[in-house]
Amino acid sequence: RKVGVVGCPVHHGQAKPGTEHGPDALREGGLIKKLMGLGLDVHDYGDVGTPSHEDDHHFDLPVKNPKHVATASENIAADVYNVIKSGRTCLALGGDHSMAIGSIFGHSLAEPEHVVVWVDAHADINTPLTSSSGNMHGMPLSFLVKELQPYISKLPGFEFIKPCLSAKNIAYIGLRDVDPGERYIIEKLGIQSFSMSEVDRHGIKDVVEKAMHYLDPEGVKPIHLSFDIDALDPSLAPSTGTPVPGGLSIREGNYICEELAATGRLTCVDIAEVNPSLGNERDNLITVNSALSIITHCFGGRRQG
Ligand SMILES: N[C@](CCCC[B-](O)(O)O)(CCN1CCC(O)CC1)C(=O)O
Ligand SMILES: [Mn+2]
Ligand SMILES: [Mn+2]
Ligand SMILES: [Mn+2]
Repeated sequence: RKVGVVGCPVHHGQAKPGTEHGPDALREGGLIKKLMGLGLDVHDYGDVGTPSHEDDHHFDLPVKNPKHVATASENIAADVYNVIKSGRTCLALGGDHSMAIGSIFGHSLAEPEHVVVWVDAHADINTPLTSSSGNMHGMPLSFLVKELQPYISKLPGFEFIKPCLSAKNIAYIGLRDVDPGERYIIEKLGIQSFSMSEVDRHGIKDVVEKAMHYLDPEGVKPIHLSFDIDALDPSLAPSTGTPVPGGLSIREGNYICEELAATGRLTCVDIAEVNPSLGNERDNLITVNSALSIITHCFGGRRQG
């Protein structure tokens, strides 16, 4: 199995500096060695170029740093596309979750039929106009879902994106902090959503089974896993910008990854929102170790050995 690692050191999708250090924190935590220890052929493509922090215009919208996010997204899409086209599974290291604009778009250029499993405390599907924060890490899916395009303000710089997902290609796991506008979109579009309530009610096994049966009943489609570290309980991922109590256990997180890995069709994995600048040294260590556990279970690591 071949893996291509792409660092996406972006932080302008949100307000707390530090997610740009996420990729290096994971590398310094031993990421590459751990992946090689699984017998994988790993190539680290380094970090995508992100534009200097030029003053960004707001185009009279409450969206923050749109040009910066657009340029970074285009660079991420190009690298992710190249990695997947070269026959490697892509591991995209964030960086805030606006990285998924580029990683999902790049993946869709290589594998138009892919589905998305979005593991997150948040739905990340605000449009520029439904967002109360203007932070683009809360909007990535809105730029990618075909059904939402009539409601998306065309932001300069985003012309490269062709909406590449239908609502039926997305399933959420772990939601527990969804904005009113997002809830309306999820219900209106009928997006399959397994919040922490469903995880508690049915258990993680049923949730993963239901999600995969819904997304890909024939078991043939490439899978994009976009894993926001804040899906895990804050006790497991304290160094992240928008922690929400009552998250997934590391067992539940590992289980999701083991099941997706077992399909053999996991083609792109994002790990987003690791912010080493938040919390103390111990918080950083706990967060990086949780992220490394999630990653290794996506790439063949198994708790039964
Ligand atoms: N939905 C939020 C959070 C996005 C989190 C992005 B991530 O990648 O981490 O999943 C939250 C907005 N909301 C603002 C009002 C507050 O009282 C509660 C949070 C937003 O800013 O859009
Ligand atoms: Mn900056
Ligand atoms: Mn989140
Ligand atoms: Mn997110």
